[in-house]
Order: sequence, then structure tokens, then C-alpha cells
Amino acid sequence: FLHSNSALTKARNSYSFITTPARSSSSSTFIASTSTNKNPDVIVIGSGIGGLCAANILRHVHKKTVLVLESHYLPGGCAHTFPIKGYEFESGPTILLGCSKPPLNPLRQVLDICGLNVDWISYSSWGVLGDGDEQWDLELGRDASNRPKFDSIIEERSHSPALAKTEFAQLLEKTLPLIVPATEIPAMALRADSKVLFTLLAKHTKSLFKLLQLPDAGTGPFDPYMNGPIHTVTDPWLRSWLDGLAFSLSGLEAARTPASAMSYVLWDLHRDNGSLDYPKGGMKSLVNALVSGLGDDEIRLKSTVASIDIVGNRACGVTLKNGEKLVSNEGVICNAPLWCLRDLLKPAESDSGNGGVKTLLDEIRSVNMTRSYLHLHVGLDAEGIDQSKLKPHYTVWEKGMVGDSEHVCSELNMIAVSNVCNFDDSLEVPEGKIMMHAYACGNEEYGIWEDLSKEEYEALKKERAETLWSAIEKVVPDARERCEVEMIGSPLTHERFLRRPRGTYGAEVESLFQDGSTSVDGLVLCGDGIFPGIGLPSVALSGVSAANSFVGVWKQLQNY
Ligand SMILES: Cc1cc2nc3c(=O)[nH]c(=O)nc-3n(C[C@H](O)[C@H](O)[C@H](O)COP(=O)(O)OP(=O)(O)OC[C@H]3O[C@@H](n4cnc5c(N)ncnc54)[C@H](O)[C@@H]3O)c2cc1C
Repeated sequence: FLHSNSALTKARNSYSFITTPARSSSSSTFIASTSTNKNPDVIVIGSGIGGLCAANILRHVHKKTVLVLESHYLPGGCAHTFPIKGYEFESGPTILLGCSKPPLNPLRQVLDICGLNVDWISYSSWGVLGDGDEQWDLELGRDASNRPKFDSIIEERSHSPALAKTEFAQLLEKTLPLIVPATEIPAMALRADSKVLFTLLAKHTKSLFKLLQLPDAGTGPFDPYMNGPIHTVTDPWLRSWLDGLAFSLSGLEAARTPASAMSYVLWDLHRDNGSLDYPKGGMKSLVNALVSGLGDDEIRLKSTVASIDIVGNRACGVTLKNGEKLVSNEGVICNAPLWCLRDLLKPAESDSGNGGVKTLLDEIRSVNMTRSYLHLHVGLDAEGIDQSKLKPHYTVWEKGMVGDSEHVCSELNMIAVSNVCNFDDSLEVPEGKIMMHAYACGNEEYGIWEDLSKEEYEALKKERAETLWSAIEKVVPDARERCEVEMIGSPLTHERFLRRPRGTYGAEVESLFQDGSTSVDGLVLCGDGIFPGIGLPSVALSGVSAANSFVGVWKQLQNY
């Protein structure tokens, strides 16, 4: 308790350092005065949630020294928060489940095992706004007769409700075995190499046995549950809903989303007391908690890694963009997106020990990207807005949910509107104001934004953001008159500030790395390019797995 309190103070201090322009512009890298100049055991490239989780597990559980190198001036990667005119806008995630009640997701497991505290706000419904007058609330959990509350939505919305309800009930039943890994196996049991079989055998034999009976051991896409042979969803409304739900998880329709992620989300949303969770104080408090778990000299911001130094076939450190060389005793964890990693691997033609690098580069070449994002962040005057009538989140289907010509996931159709001031009054916004974030999820084409003049670029931003504005207006009709801050983010903004090549949401499920192991000794990967892919719980899991592979099986088993 004492540790986490002092650590939080440290996080606050370091955050004020990060957000104070006068200080942050005074130096190109953040090197704490307490730096010991000793080589860390493990260097972590990137302070996304995956990298921060890996570093915390290494430090707190395995007692290794770490150094996290982040190219941005803010930590958190896609989950970072940025201050503008008194508002703390969130650049990405807001929707989480499995943080407030068991079974706890890997992210919450990391916080717990490392003694880091975040308070969680739970809520149990979000709004859905379709074309025309369509408007309904997705109520989570079960009703008095223990049926998913979602059944009554199906009843109202599907044209063949009896069929749709049966198909949904069967879907929940048939996907139940897939939640074994998420509900029975703690993240600490996993590791990014084949020795994972030993840890599972030693401590989780029954669950391992169940896992091995799953198709593809649970790592495949959801397709067999949407289109057969395991189960077929034929009802058009239900199919659209599942596609939309999947799309916000993976940037892909349901059939191409990881079956394990889909099954877990379906189970968790519709279980007894199903709810969603949000870190009180916003994503900043989550990132701060993870940063506070590291020593002052264990994270350096504005430190872009230019290459991973590989001698023979072993990763033994990195070179920064400013030429500084940093050596690690045991290896390197890369949390940067896979396409960034590609640029950090430079095989020397003359070195015959570079076979591992070439193999890894070939693997990365075969990874396909999902598309990008369009963002609209607004600060609004809240006078007269009755938040009790609003929801913390909306899914807006601008062109409808079930269309003949337009797929539910088609361009600028599904817009997420996040209204987190609805339930968290501790967020940083000026007095009497609220902030909203509307975004077109993972389907914005990067190509249309390339090679434009400044004028063309600004005009395109205005034009494309009209759809996002219209989504916000469905929630607050006079939003434009209330607006005092407006920021439109294109795929180029996404690429620049989230360091995501071509602004991508992440890797397509078919090309995810199955685990973080690589053909280069001492180089382990974590983040949303690694199974189970996109999402904070998933990247936390790959972070833990990467960290665990820096200790032997026996030590890992002793440590949890
Ligand atoms: C708009 C949006 C909404 C989302 N909503 C949700 C949601 O509601 N719920 C959910 O669970 N998930 C959501 N996600 C997905 C989730 O945010 C991501 O999957 C997750 O944050 C990715 O984390 P990561 O650890 O893989 O890496 P990233 O967040 O990509 O972090 C990688 C880090 O590496 C750094 N880096 C890259 N190259 C270098 C280099 N050469 N040197 C040093 N540092 C480098 C980057 O700056 C970055 O900080 C959303 C994402 C977005 C964009």
C-alpha cells in the first residue's frame, strides 16, 4: 500500500514534467537525475500498454532491471491523453471489461500483481443510434429469468426474433468453451515460447486439456461460429450487430475477428451483472499507475530507437536516433508496432549470424494492416445538458445497421461517440464544459490523405469530419453552437501521434504473430500485433508473456 501511494505521487510528478512545455522542451530526452548508468537487464521499446505491462512484470515480479524507451513525449501509446485548453482528451481506448470483477482481465491482473492501484467505474448500458429514428440502449447482463437482457432488443429489432434469439442463445452456448483461457488461466502462466506447455501442464493441467480440444487451440478466427460448421448465424440483424461489435474490437467483421476475443466479450457482456469498466480519472490514471510502477530512471520519453543492435543472432541493445547506444544484459522487448520493428532491424550483409533477422523480416512482410481512423475531439459548453439522459458511449450507424448496399462496417458508417464526462466527474475539463470524442473506427483509407497540399488536406478534414459531427449532433443536437474546442484527426495525425504506420488500427487477425517469440535470440515482441491482437487486455497479456519468457519455467512458476 505504501509503495503504491508513493509510486502514484511519483507518477503525478513525472506526468507534470511531461505535460509542462517549458521543461519538456528543454531537453531532448528525459533522463532522471537518479540514473545509475548501469545496463538494464531488459530494454523495452515503446510505452504502449503492452510495453508498460511487460516492464512492470519484469521489475516487480521477476526482479529484473528495465529501461522503457518511448519516442513520444507522452507515455501510453494509443492510450495516451493529451491536454488542450484545459481539457484532457483521450486519444484512443475508453471501453474495457473485466477490470472490476472476476474473472479479471490480464490488464487488471498486471496491476494487482505489481501492487498498482486504479479505481474503476462500472456501467451497464450504452446507446445505439441508427439512421432515422432508430435509438436503443444496449443493456448488459441478465434479466430476472436469467436470460440476456439483449434478448428484448433482439425481440424489438430483428425481423425474425424467434430465430435470432435461438441463434444468439446457441452462439453463447457454443462459444462457451472458448472462454477457458480468459477465465481459467492467469496471464502469469503464459510465456512467449513453447515452454508455455510446461507451465500450463504444471499448474493448469485441466485447463490445458480443455484448451487443446478447441479448434485451432482457440487461436483461430470467429468464422466457424458465424458461417459454420460449428454454428451459423443467418438472421441479418444479428449478423450486423455481431459484425459491428467485432469491428470495434478488431477493425474487421465478426468472421475475421479472433474467436477467443469475440467469445469472451459476448460472454462477459451478457453474463449476470455484466458491465463495462472505466478507470476513474480517465486513461491517464491507468497509464500513470503503470508508469508509477517504474523507477524514475526506468522510463525515458522522447527517446526514439533507430535500431536494435544484434550481434551474431542476439539482441543486445539498441541505438537511439540521436546516436546513443544502450546495452541490455538479457535482451530487448519490442512493443512498437510490427511495421516499426521492421525499420529497426538492419541485417548486415557481411554477418552470417543474421539468419534470424532475415526470417523475422520475412514474417513481418506478410503481416497485413487494418485501415485507419478519423477523429473528432470536441469541448462543449454543457449548460442545460442533462447528462442523466445521456450515455457514456454511443455507437452511431450513419448509413444504417442493416443495409442492402452498405455493410455495417463500411466507410464512415459506424461511428463511436465517447462521452466519458457522463460518469466520471473527476476528468479534467474546464468548469461547466464536457468533452466528446467521435471516431470512425479502423476503416479510413490512408491513401486518400497522402500527397495533399495543405489547403487540400484541411478541406478534406472538414469534409470527412462532417459525418463525425453529425454523429455527435445525434447525441447533442446543438453541439456545434456549444463547441469551443474542435480537433479533427486524420490517418496522418493518427500516424504521427500514435506512431502507427499508415495510421493503422493494428494487424489483421490472419497475420497476427501467434506469440512474441522471434528468430532473434533475446528479442521478444508484445503489443497488438501479437495474438490475441488489438485491445488493452490483449496487449497486457502479450506484455506479461514477453516478460515471463525472460525467466526460466521454474522461476516463473514460483513467481505467481
Ligand atoms: C481510437 C481508438 C480507440 C480504441 N478503443 C479501444 C477500447 O475502447 N478498448 C480497448 O481495449 N482497446 C481500444 N483500442 C485499441 C488499443 O488502444 C490498442 O490495441 C492498444 O492500446 C495498443 O497497445 P500496444 O501496447 O500494442 O502499443 P501502442 O499503443 O501502439 O504503443 C506502442 C508504443 O511504441 C512507441 N514506439 C514506436 N516506435 C518506437 C521507436 N522506434 N522508439 C521508441 N518508441 C517507439 C510508440 O510511440 C507507442 O507509444 C482503441 C484504439 C484506438 C486507436
